[in-house]
Amino acid sequence: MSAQNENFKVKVNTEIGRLRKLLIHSPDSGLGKVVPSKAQDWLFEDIVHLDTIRKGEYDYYVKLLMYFLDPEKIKGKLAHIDSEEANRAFFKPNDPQFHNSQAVVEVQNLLAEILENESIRKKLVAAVAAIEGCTYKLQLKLVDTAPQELAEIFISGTLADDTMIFAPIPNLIFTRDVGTTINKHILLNKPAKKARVRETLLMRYIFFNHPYFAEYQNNIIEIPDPTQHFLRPGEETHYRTTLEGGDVMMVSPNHVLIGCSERTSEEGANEAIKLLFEQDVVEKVTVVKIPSKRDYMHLDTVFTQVKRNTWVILNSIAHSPKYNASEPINFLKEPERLEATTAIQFNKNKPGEPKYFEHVEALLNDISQNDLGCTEPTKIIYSGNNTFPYDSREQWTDSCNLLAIKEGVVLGYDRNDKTVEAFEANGFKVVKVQDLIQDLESGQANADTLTDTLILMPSAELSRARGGFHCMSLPILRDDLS
Ligand SMILES: NC(=[NH2+])NCCC[C@H](N)C(=O)O
Repeated sequence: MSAQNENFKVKVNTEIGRLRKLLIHSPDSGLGKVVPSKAQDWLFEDIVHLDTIRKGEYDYYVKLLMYFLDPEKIKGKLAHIDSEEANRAFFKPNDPQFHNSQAVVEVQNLLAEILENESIRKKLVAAVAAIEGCTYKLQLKLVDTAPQELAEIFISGTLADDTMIFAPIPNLIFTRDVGTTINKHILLNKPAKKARVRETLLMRYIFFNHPYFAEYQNNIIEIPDPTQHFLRPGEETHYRTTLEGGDVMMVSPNHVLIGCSERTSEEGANEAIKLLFEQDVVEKVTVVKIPSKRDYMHLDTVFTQVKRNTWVILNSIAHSPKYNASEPINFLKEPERLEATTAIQFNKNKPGEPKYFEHVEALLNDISQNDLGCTEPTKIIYSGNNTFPYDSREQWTDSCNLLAIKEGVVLGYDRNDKTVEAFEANGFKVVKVQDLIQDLESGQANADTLTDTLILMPSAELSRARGGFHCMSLPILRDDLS
């Protein structure tokens, strides 16, 4: 094992412990190839402007992550990194000046590194060629392509001369969805959407072949299809075993949440629970069943954790429709199946005796108070400050999809004004990332001492891709909560 791998630890046991290492993927040229007629198939709400999404938005994310996770790479160098002559080299995976951080880890570079090995390169080229229906001649050509270039081709779908050979995978920026770190294990996803299949294949090869994860080979959990799957007639979509990372939350060392949603099926949750219990990864798994619709897509689009005792959530998900209901109609009609939300907890030591929570807020309260031992009451911040129609408008643009970089310090979009007001009302400071970065550079702000802050990130283009910073992060290492 090389010295570099000795330092590469994998461990995440909460959603909010100080973030030390994560996998990200910066918007690649494939995002600039999304055409309107394909946007929906590729799970984008609209086409995006590549230059703006990079320079005006995502680059700030990378810089902020650096100040918190790998300050040596950036502190004192910001003026140069941002200068015209640097030409964004710090942010370009194939550039010799690329940051190459081992804390803020770019997936494209891990891919390039495993492709150095000829046997892995041949296998992965064959696998990609098979799922993308490439010709045999193209397959041979790809095997002979230099690793860095090949990694870029696999992700963007485009050769160096700009010929498109297969579709891009623009959703790879949402690294959260390809897998989840649960304690020292990594649960790989099983995507529901065709547009996300190649991402999964590439990540599977990375986890199983990159020296970073060499120590953890036995801790990688993959979800198989049950035998019945192959025997069902026709194009059966109902019983598919699917699970995407946005539906998995590691809320306390012994407890994982799995959302059943548009993307994660009951069958997927079932297989995951069995594996997590069999392999002694956790003792409790709570399944939160949310409406299966595009607006919500994953569990982390309707709530995320901010602090031990603080969560941000969409109110219509938080409670059963009858809770606080003021009008007779709420009692007269059964909630539509699509709108119903339930939370069911499975305990490894009490098989066959699941515990039912009255509503999601009761579950969150239980996690804060009992799993995490809060001494203060649980606080719930609502999307859009719980005011119609801002609640659902802001949820759509990821008001509930925040990334905690440390407890109480979260990243969210700058466009969700009412949610921002709700954070302020709950005692949070609100800062623009542009200002914070200046202060971190000048020393006026310090990543170690920052508390209770919502960091506002520019979002005009990013939000069209329908994911926030929770989705754009795959935490690999977080500190334990003290
Ligand atoms: N964890 C998440 N909420 N991810 C958001 C993914 C968004 C992406 N466009 C998709 O539909 O797949």
